[in-house]
Amino acid sequence: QGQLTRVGFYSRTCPTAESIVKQTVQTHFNSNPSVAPGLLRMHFHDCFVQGCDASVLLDGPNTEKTAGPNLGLRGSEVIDDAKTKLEAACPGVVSCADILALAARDSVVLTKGFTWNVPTGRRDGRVSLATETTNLPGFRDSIDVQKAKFQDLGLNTQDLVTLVGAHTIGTSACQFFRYRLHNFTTTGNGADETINPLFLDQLRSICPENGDAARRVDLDTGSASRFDATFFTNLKNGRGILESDQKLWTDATTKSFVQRFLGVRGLQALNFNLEFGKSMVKMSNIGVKSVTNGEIRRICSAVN
Ligand code: HEM
Ligand SMILES: [Ca+2]
Ligand SMILES: [Ca+2]
Repeated sequence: QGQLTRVGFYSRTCPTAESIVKQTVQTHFNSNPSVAPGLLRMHFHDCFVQGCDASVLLDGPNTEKTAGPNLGLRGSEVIDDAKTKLEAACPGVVSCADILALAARDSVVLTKGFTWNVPTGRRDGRVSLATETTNLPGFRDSIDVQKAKFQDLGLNTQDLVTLVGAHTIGTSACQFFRYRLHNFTTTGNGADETINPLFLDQLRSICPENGDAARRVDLDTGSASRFDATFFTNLKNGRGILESDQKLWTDATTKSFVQRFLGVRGLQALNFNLEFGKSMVKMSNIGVKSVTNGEIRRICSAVN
């Protein structure tokens, strides 16, 4: 498949496209910083189902939006706002899929990560099926399953570890990890043994067995609003929130990448923020649609 995207795709047709997206994300971020993790996650959920084509933004019965893993997505109002401004500036030119890819990058920059150039030129898809969200990795998936789901889309083990590092920002509801805290085993303290004991006490008090399942906890304790490598330090210390996150430290193949991000002696160091941009460019080129199977939507929540 020839490359359909390139950096600066809109430089002639809509020179202000990237700055309009950036400005819009910034404005929303200023009043609600949780849009940054929200937009980053939304782009990931878009790319893994039908490619990066804004299928995740379509409204309607049985669309991707209605499926379990997508119920908690946040930030579509930012995309809609940017789209309205872009339609005023350059009608019919900028795809919703590109707005989402740019907004994900801008979100990383707003949380003090490194920037990268986002190739653009994606077109918007016309298909969105709740049933296809099984492509998305689950928080209880084994490392082998996680690897397979990434591999199917052309992403290797390094990309997996790097991209999951997105959990350096944002939060999770208790419902996605509370089972690790109570009655996980019938022996010992009943919790997932990979959890640091002091951390376990803290998590149990925030997410008690019959407490509020919607209560939110930082995925990167102590650094949930900063795009840095401390998420990996937390994994090393048994302070991962999701079972899938903590498993990156249990499995030998993924652990070595975590160690390289931490600069462990004897291993070739990797800079998390630098690698993140590279893996994002790979992810955001998954299944890009062409003129024959994609369109430029007029509004992001519906096909033309
Ligand atoms: C094995 C792969 C992954 C699994 C199982 C997973 C699972 C989850 C879960 C269960 C949550 C909490 C959702 C909620 O409470 O609403 C979450 C949050 C998040 N995920 Fe992932 N994720 C994975 C990979 C990724 C990737 C590759 C990215 C982006 C490149 C990403 C970005 C995020 C972000 C930024 C949040 C915080 C969302 C917020 O605060 O609104 N995740 N993830
Ligand atoms: Ca998609
Ligand atoms: Ca962080």
